[in-house]
Amino acid sequence: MEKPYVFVTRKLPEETLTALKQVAEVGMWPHEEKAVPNDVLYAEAEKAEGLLTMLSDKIDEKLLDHAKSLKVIANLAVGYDNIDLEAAKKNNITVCNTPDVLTDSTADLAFSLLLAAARRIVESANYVQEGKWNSWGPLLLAGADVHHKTIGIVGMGRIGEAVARRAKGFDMNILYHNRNRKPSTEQELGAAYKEFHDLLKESDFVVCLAPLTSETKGMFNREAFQFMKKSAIFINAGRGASVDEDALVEALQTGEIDGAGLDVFVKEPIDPNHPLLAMKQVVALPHIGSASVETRLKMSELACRNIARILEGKEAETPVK
Ligand SMILES: NC(=O)C1=CN([C@@H]2O[C@H](COP(=O)(O)OP(=O)(O)OC[C@H]3O[C@@H](n4cnc5c(N)ncnc54)[C@H](O)[C@@H]3O)[C@@H](O)[C@H]2O)C=CC1
Ligand SMILES: O=CC(=O)O
Repeated sequence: MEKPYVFVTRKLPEETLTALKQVAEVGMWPHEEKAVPNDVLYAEAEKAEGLLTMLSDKIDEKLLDHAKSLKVIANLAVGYDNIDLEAAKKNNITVCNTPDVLTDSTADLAFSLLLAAARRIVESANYVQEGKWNSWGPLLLAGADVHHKTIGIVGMGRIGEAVARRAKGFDMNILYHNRNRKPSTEQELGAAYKEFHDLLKESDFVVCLAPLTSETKGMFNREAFQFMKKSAIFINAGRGASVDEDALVEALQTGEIDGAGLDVFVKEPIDPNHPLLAMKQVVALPHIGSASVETRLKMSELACRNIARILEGKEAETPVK
């Protein structure tokens, strides 16, 4: 019997495709750092029963209506704001993501960003590399302490909690804001629930780890930055569009807040001439939250298993509910 066809929209390590290849004929876009063009995606989706997609692929209603044989989409990410879930449901397509396997790696990165922004790590490394280091100085490149400060986590889910565990190791006072209160997390981590504006007022570090939804879109706006301390450092490892970037630029320029560590942006890749990139008090990364080799391999394997299971008529391991 002919195997169903699955299209993978970016080059993935061959060894992670084994489970999938047992049940499907696999086609793959052969580039790692170049997105599949829309016409190719449409042509492949039309004949595919499964799609393994990247967070940078826009999987909208038009594409899903066109992909008549499609049964399953596995996104290589925990976030799935790039996929029209309503349209997938209408077309009886199961959508899967990659939760859990990336939680600790993303928390490591979010906390690294916080440390890097607070202690001016990137600026200091550039200073040495550019040959500017003439002498030790008492306040040369002095930053802000992290230990014993207050961290405010917006979006206390899997990754938010993992960041809180790291913050606990730094003796930080932990505040959080979430869609719902989490009494067991409050107990386990000694975290205190706060209304959004109270969290902004009281935190030295505000960390966004919420998903992008109609509620979170633009939630870090001008008013939000005005609520923050002038010494506050804003970290975003969630999604760029949760932030009004013009308001962030203004807040940094006027000293409304002190710094930012950003892994995600409204438009990715960010324009190299974007004003955020010209600011020394901004640490900007190319959306590498989950990018450890070990974790990316696990994400790829999980995505493949999800597709294979659906094509075999089984339940997916991690469907988006
Ligand atoms: N920078 C990167 O490379 C990565 C970014 N992410 C982002 O992190 C997000 C979180 O991932 P997980 O922790 O695994 O998801 P999760 O679903 O476990 O946690 C999200 C939390 O945000 C809360 N939330 C939702 N709407 C909210 C709102 N309006 N206000 C406050 N809290 C709200 C939810 O109640 C939940 O507790 C993903 O959706 C993704 O956008 C995830 C992995 C890597
Ligand atoms: O941004 C990454 C994700 O897994 O979501």
